[in-house]
Amino acid sequence: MAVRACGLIIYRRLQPAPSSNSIEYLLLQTSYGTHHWTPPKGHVDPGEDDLQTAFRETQEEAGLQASQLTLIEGYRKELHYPVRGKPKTVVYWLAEMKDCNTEIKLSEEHQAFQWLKLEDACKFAEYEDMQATLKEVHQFLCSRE
Ligand SMILES: Nc1nc2c(ncn2[C@@H]2O[C@H](COP(=O)(O)OP(=O)(O)OP(=O)(O)OP(=O)(O)OC[C@H]3O[C@@H](n4cnc5c(=O)[nH]c(N)nc54)[C@H](O)[C@@H]3O)[C@@H](O)[C@H]2O)c(=O)[nH]1
Repeated sequence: MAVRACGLIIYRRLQPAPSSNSIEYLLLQTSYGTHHWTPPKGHVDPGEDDLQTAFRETQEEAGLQASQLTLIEGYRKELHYPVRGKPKTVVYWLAEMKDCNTEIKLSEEHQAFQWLKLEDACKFAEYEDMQATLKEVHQFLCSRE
């Protein structure tokens, strides 16, 4: 069976007025392994549902409470990729920061974070499937404006 993880693609708007140019995405850099960048996410614990995992991992890894985020209806993405020869499924939802100045508090699992415009987010998130996901999210958000 595939390893399962869940997380949130988190964005903030620097201006209150809708403008795709003002959107920034949150990526975290692991403090282990190849120091790769991803949105907050992690493994599903026994008895947890996927969305609970996504919020728990976001709280643990970025210090953000569910009450500080708005879950965006209508977006859910599954990525499938192999990790050390085993299949892994990662489910992402989309969430907006209610206050774009809320502090990010990292755990020991991560050594840095960045708020990035789409183009830079795609450079940091080096995987093609994550890059495609970020572009899809951006299109989704622009289409709602
Ligand atoms: N010391 C040490 N410890 C580790 C290591 N590894 C884990 N730990 C421990 O595990 C705990 C984390 O537990 P959780 O937070 O619950 O889980 P996740 O958040 O799921 O964390 P992971 O890092 O396991 O999972 P991924 O991010 O999925 O990375 C796995 C590989 O997949 C590739 N990859 C990543 N993203 C994408 C993508 O979007 N697309 C594609 N195509 N590929 C992608 C990339 O090549 C990467 O190398 C930590 O506390 C550590 O103790 C390690 O190497 N050394």
